Amino acid sequence: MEKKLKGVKIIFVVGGPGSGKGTQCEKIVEKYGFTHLSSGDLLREEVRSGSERGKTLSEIMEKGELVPLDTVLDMLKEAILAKAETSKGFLIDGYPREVAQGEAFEKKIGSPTLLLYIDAGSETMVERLLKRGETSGRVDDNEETIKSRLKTYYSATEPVIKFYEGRGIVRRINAEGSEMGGPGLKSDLRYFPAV
Ligand SMILES: Nc1nc2c(ncn2[C@@H]2O[C@H](COP(=O)(O)OP(=O)(O)OP(=O)(O)O)[C@@H](O)[C@H]2O)c(=O)[nH]1
Ligand SMILES: O=c1ccn([C@@H]2O[C@H](COP(=O)(O)OP(=O)(O)O)[C@@H](O)[C@H]2O)c(=O)[nH]1
Ligand SMILES: [Mg+2]
Repeated sequence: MEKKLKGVKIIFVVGGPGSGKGTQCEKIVEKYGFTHLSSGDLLREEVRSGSERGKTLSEIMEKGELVPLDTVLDMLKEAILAKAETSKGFLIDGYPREVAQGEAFEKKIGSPTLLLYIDAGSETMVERLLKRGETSGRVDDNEETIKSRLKTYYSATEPVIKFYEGRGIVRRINAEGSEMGGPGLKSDLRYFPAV
């Protein structure tokens, strides 16, 4: 555990592709001023930089598979430490993608106080991603990659939720329906006592 991070909240935000993790994180940032770090966005930045490493990453992401554990962890750690002294807390969006990633994060960085599980059905997720794909320009917002991302999600990422349920820190957000989520904002952390 990093000393700098003592007392800083770490919240994992986990859910399937297109479930609305990024959307909910933005709302939480507006209200609570936490720092939003999306592992996918960090990887896409590396791809945009045109580096050799970025090229390899892009190929993996286009297949909907997971990039090596250490790559994402190093990027996240760097981004977290850069803001550790000024941040109230971190929303780690799209991470961990597999139980081993969670364990490695805790060993090298710190433990989460909460895991927000953004829960939407596969039909909803596919529909949202195809819609987003009309304008996003993301290489992985196409039918074939979406199928593969869903497969990766159900086999590798769902066990992460089970793992942290065992610790009692999982809060599920029903991500079907509108972005605001009807009565009581979905992103209202008052509903999540650990925060
Ligand atoms: N109707 C509805 N649409 C939503 C909701 N949340 C997100 N969306 C839409 O669904 C699409 C995907 O949302 P994102 O927030 O990008 O999803 P994500 O989980 O971050 O997806 P990845 O970036 O692929 O990990 C976007 O086009 C959003 O506008 C919601 O609660 N209701
Ligand atoms: O910790 C991570 C985060 C992302 N990715 C890769 O980046 C892609 C896009 O991730 P993002 O979270 O943006 O989107 P999602 O797959 O949740 O729709 C994934 O399909 C993976 O290939 C990864 O391998 N490890
Ligand atoms: Mg996202």
